Amino acid sequence: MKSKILAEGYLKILVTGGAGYIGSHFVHYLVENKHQVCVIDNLSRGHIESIPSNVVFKKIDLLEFQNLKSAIADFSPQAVVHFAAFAYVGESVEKPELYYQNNVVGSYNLIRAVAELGIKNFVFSSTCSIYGNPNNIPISEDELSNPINPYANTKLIIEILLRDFEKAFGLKNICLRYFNAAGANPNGLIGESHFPEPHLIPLVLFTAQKKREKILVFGNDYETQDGTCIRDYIHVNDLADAHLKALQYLIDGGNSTIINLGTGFGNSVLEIIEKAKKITGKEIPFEIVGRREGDPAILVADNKKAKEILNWNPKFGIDEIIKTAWNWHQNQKY
Ligand SMILES: NC(=O)c1ccc[n+]([C@@H]2O[C@H](COP(=O)([O-])OP(=O)(O)OC[C@H]3O[C@@H](n4cnc5c(N)ncnc54)[C@H](O)[C@@H]3O)[C@@H](O)[C@H]2O)c1
Ligand SMILES: O=c1ccn([C@@H]2O[C@H](COP(=O)(O)OP(=O)(O)O[C@H]3O[C@H](CO)[C@H](O)[C@H](O)[C@H]3O)[C@@H](O)[C@H]2O)c(=O)[nH]1
Repeated sequence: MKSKILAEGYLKILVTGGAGYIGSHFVHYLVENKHQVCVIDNLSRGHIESIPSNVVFKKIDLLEFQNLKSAIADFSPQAVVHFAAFAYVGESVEKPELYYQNNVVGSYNLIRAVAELGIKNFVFSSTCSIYGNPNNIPISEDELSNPINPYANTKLIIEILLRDFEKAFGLKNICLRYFNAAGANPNGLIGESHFPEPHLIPLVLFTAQKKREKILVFGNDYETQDGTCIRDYIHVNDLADAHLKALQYLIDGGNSTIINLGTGFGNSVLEIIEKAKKITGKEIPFEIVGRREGDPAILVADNKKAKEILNWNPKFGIDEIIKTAWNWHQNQKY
């Protein structure tokens, strides 16, 4: 059966956090696929230049309920994709109030506005951090939710909120629990740009560029092959594709659900450094230091559900992730 999205040609989609790293890749993907987009972002952590010039942009904070609701009503979207959040684990431990305010209150405002306006389809950026220190690897959606930091707690609260709003208002939703987003658009126009940057792959590439003296490896005494943590790095364009497929699934009548997004393969910190050395041809000095608090040893996705339900298959492997990120970082001025 032909999907309703394809049959009708395009969708009107409202994207929160569309000036951020993952959100902007999704927005570019939507525009490439001829969908009509409105971005809402307060630019607290995003970049206006990451938004394509032909999309509607509204600089609004999710905490301003009335402005938010009127902007959504003006655009009148068929679906909302919600990326906007603060997403630094360390910061959330130091400033939980900031995270509950921005992530929980902001998302509550958005979900309430969407429900009141009668919009029925919602896709939410959740995280594999919700599993905390999981008992089973690879991690399926049946794994116990056991978050171990305020950031992940806020994401679980929003998932629960969505469940309740579906019951009361019929707001169908998919919570996508991403593993480690990485890489950049192969067109070289957008990439990962966080200030400060906490993520491993950009920091490794900064080291290759001599913008940092060395990369600190947080612990080599984990129960893994080389003692360093293993993560499932998923290309940001594969995430974009999964979001569009999730919307398609909801609009075609699919039920609300939770879906992991990862490749199903893991790489250790030392493997990432080694691969980056080969790809960049540069020296990447590193130093082993103590563990970072709250880091689980291994996080690798069981992605069967995404494959079955969304008919999604990640196309980029770890080499393409590092290559596209390197391509982007080499063209940045900072
Ligand atoms: N980066 C990852 O590896 C990863 C993994 C799992 C989940 N996630 C989730 O994916 C989403 C996007 O992550 P990212 O790495 O692109 O983050 P990002 O910081 O690059 O983008 C977030 C965007 O949201 C905007 N924003 C934040 N609070 C806002 C508010 N109150 N009102 C309006 N706009 C606001 C920021 O300005 C920014 O443009 C987040 O929800 C994050 O929790 C990220
Ligand atoms: O300078 C660094 C930075 C990171 N690491 C290690 O590299 C791995 C990846 O760390 P990142 O900070 O890049 O990513 P996280 O796994 O901590 O977290 C990311 O992915 C999570 C899901 O796995 C959450 O969603 C979170 O929002 C997002 O930042 C970890 O083992 C970390 O200990 C280092 O050794 N040195």
